[in-house]
Amino acid sequence: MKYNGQLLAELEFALKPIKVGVLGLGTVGGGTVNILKRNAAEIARRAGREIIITRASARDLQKPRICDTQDIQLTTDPLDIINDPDIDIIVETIGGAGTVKDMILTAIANGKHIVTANKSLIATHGNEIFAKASEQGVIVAFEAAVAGGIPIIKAIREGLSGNQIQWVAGIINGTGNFILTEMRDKGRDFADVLAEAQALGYAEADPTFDVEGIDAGHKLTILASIAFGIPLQFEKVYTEGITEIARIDVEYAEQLGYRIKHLGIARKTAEGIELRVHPTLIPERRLIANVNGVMNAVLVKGDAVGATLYYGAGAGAEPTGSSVVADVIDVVRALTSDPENRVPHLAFRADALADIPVLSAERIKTSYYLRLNAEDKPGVLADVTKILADHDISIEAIIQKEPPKDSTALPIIMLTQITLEQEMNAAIRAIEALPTVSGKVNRIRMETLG
Ligand SMILES: NC(=O)C1=CN([C@@H]2O[C@H](COP(=O)(O)OP(=O)(O)OC[C@H]3O[C@@H](n4cnc5c(N)ncnc54)[C@H](O)[C@@H]3O)[C@@H](O)[C@H]2O)C=CC1
Ligand SMILES: N[C@@H](CC=O)C(=O)O
Ligand code: NA
Repeated sequence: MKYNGQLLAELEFALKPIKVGVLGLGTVGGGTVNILKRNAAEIARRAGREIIITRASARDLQKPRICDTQDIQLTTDPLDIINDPDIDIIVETIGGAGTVKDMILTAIANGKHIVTANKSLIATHGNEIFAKASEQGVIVAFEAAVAGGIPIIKAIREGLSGNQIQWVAGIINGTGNFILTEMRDKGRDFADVLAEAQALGYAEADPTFDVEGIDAGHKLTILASIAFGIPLQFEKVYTEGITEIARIDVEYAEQLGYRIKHLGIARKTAEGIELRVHPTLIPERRLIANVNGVMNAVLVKGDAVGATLYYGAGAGAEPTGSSVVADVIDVVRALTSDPENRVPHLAFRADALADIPVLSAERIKTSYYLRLNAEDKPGVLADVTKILADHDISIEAIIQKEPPKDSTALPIIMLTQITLEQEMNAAIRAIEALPTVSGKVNRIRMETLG
């Protein structure tokens, strides 16, 4: 039985609009403001409360914006908002893991709920941030941090919570996929496409994060934690970017029935967890091999459900804003629930995270595409295949190509069966040492994703 006073307090709470403060009014912040304003009536019907942005911080108040800030009180100092007792939820869309970390910790200490799009912050400081949030009974929501507009966090954390997740594999960087698609389909230049991705607001403030696989590594870190119930461990992700992908390998892969995509892969094996980000050959018949442009896609394999696929825009103002706003609504819905019984930040209860080892890169098991240049002499191929056999590596297919113009070296392409990375490293070293083989052996990992 509730006291009259308590009932009145609850009623008053239910009538009061929820006040949101946005930190950073760039691509994602601007998209978020636009959605919250445009869809305000429908959002209130969903959340049961009016949700309004009353304050926002921006570095430069004169800068033209993609959103209307007329009825929003602006400041250049995020702390004005973080310390404002009237603000219920902080939306953080500044980015970076430096000063923003302190801002978020202060906001949490002030009892604010946080919605963030910042994967670098969550992947590198999430363990500490979630611990502080739990102490304070506040929520830190981060759907926008992984795969932009795709509700992948919700899908794994809630929709698949009855499963033992076996693996997750995804195209999780929009900028990188946009670059690879434009280069392949239109023969465009890398730098030119990257500049377009930046102009469209897809790229990170430091675009090497996109093209060197760091951003995908941040997102994979988060996916692995919510899939397997392990702490966030970005430093253990093996990372390769897209800058070394050669046009010739894209062509040879296609002749063999494969596409090259930049994937993040988290797989649970009997020995531990593989966490890796790298270019990957995928059979062209797989749906994920046909995900192009800024679109992202994430495959999740559960023991009960089997393989499931989630597809949508991985970057951009409103696709990402869509996830931010959904998180804001989730926070509002959870405000009256018991903090102990909310959906845990990392899907598993904080006191039940597992200490499963993350495997070093040498212990990854996968199959490989290899390309090497050999002299056109008898016995060369036998030398190469002997080295592979000595390392227990079985060959699935070998193809010899015509030497390119102005060269006498024969390109040899090989596909192998599943092998331990350590054995492959040793075999590659031995092949490169053969006097009849010139230059490096180019290796790309392969996945069937079945
Ligand atoms: N752009 C995208 O499609 C996506 C971005 N994200 C993440 O969202 C976050 C924001 O990214 P974008 O919107 O693309 O960046 P952006 O560069 O367009 O916007 C960030 C804004 O924050 C402002 N800012 C910097 N320091 C500030 C300060 N101390 N106080 C107030 N404002 C400050 C900047 O002037 C800028 O306008 C990043 O964490 C990013 O990784 C996540 C998913 C997709
Ligand atoms: N730079 C990122 C933005 C979204 O997370 C990307 O391109 O995917
Ligand atoms: Na998402």
